[in-house]
Amino acid sequence: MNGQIQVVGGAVVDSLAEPSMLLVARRSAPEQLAGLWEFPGGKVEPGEEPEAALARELLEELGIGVRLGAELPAQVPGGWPLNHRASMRVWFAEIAHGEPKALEDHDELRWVALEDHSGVLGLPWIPADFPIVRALLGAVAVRAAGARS
Ligand SMILES: Nc1nc2c([nH]c(=O)n2[C@H]2C[C@H](O)[C@@H](COP(=O)(O)OP(=O)(O)OP(=O)(O)O)O2)c(=O)[nH]1
Repeated sequence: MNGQIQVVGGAVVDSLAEPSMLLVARRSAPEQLAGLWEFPGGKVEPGEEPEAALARELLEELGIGVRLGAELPAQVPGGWPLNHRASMRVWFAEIAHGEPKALEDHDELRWVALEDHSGVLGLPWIPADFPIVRALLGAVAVRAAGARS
């Protein structure tokens, strides 16, 4: 991790096998991020595995248990750079139990259609998330095209 803060995020979809909807979350704090959309998740704690940290964060923030799917590969091993101090690894996930609610850190949750690229990219995401969102939409589109052929 090279002293970097490791953040993990969930690309929570309606179905890992056939993803068509993505659950996005609007931050309520801190002030400079409030109102911006993100992948629910948070920081990995010392000694914690990233996948376990993601499951913990999604339970704390949304009240859901998840099944994790593939990681959305980033160009560098530590994950997608967020700023000079932090990187984020992102995994696909589907809900195994619970109904998502904005319990902590968010004031709104929304399911967005993954085929509506302009709608998804039109949300005011945390700026560092845009390359991740674009890669996610691309990965889902490639997969859907593969399933059709
Ligand atoms: N969860 C999440 N954090 C993101 C995203 N994009 C992005 O730049 N970040 C930044 C915001 C924060 O500076 C940091 C994650 O911190 P956090 O506040 O969610 O972490 P946490 O839940 O563990 O909270 P805390 O222990 O610091 O209170 O990463 C994203 O898509 N999801």
